[in-house]
Amino acid sequence: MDAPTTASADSGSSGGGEDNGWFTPHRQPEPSQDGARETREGNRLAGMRPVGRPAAGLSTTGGGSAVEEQRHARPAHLMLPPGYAPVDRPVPPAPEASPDAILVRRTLAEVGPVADKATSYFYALLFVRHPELRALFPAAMDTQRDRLFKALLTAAEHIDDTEVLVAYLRNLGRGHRKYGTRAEHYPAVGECLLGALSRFAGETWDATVEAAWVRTYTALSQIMIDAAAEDERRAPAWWHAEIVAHELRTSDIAVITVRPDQPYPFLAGQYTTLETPWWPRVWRHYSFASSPRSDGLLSFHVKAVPAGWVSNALVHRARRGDVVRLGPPAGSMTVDHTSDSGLLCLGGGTGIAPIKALVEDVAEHGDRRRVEVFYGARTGHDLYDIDTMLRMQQSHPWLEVRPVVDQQAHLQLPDAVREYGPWYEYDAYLSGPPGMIRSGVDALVDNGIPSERIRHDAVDEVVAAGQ
Ligand SMILES: NC(=O)C1=CN([C@@H]2O[C@H](COP(=O)(O)OP(=O)(O)OC[C@H]3O[C@@H](n4cnc5c(N)ncnc54)[C@H](O)[C@@H]3O)[C@@H](O)[C@H]2O)C=CC1
Repeated sequence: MDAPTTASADSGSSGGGEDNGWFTPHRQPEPSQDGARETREGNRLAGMRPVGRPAAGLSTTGGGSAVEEQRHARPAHLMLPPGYAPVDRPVPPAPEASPDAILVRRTLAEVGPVADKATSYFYALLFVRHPELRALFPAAMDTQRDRLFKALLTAAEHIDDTEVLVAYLRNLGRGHRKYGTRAEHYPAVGECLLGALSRFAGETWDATVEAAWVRTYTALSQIMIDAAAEDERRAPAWWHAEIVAHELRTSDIAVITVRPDQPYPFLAGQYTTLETPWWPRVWRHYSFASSPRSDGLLSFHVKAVPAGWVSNALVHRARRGDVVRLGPPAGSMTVDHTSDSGLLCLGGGTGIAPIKALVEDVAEHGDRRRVEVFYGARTGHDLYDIDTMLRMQQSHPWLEVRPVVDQQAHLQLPDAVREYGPWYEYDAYLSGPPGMIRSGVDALVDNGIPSERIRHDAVDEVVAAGQ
């Protein structure tokens, strides 16, 4: 996931509107009463619908912004791979889209084919108009460019689904603290974003569309600003963490243990973002490979992938004593301890890391729930953590670990899982490469697990983790 997803703002020259102009944060952060907050945000988003008069015209010469960290466009347990729809379940009718949502989506559809040009233009505009914001972004912007448009698409996709959208944006706002994003940056980003969109949206861009974008961006950015402000009262923007152990398990996989400089609360199954000293402002996702430990140490499984700056640095360059930075924990692939259903876990490659944490979590809760782990790898050599998993199996009679080696089994992990079961009494957890998650979800739904009981991280985050 990563790359600054900053939204900056400045009430552009043509920005009209009331108060200090569109995009300008207009309220103090709200109190942290979750229920009340969600309701207010719901109301605010509802207010993005055709209420009120259109905002005054925006500058159409601005640039774009960065809205990043797709993280959780929706809770992981509800998240299905893009384009996925179970064929044998009735699909509920889509709620009617609001007028603003229709216009916003129309712009994105128009800009989609030239998204790379639009995002390049956006950043150029942003850095020319607001050079002080350049320092929030990594030196190389390649990955960053994609993230902006993906984040916009994610927000647009869920624009009428208040619960999902608010959760996504709050997470995004919190995650932006580590980039140094501040409330006053959002208007600048908004102005440049509209400048880029207006330039590339062709003839579909007019005053009505612009007003819809202003309302939408203002509401969305306010949610991010509020979430960041609220988070600031209870957690640092980032943690420094010293590497205290670095174990090369294969020629390209390392197990790295770090000691954060302050307590780092998280749940088994979650992940964090990590920045190395060698690639400043380039952040990558890694799952916690253990449940929370009494000594406060955290561990990660890192595979060096071709052209993966961060992963190569972590595997081949990092040593004990090096200090990395961690963002806040995120992700909802966590165990529901109120349930006594069995857990069916699929871990592909280094995707076994959070699965191991989940097993530890079940053990620590003293549950006696069945836990079935399918651990897939291309070769026997790639099963770098099998000894740990088998040791856990020996200690826990409720745990079954089944290694699946592609080369030996002549099939991949999801197909192996189809051969067992039935699984309809299990909750499922998947972690691994995007292709494994997609076909794994298909296999499990075919096997009788309702999709709402299947949890995994967002596929695009998994892609980012592998960089
Ligand atoms: N390091 C971490 O903390 C985490 C990593 N991940 C992701 O897990 C992945 C791990 O990569 P590698 O270790 O190279 O795994 P890999 O590419 O070697 O795949 C592992 C196994 O997954 C199955 N698989 C792979 N592609 C498949 C497909 N298209 N269809 C069906 N099954 C498939 C196969 O059984 C394969 O042996 C990366 O994408 C990484 O981003 C996910 C969560 C946490």
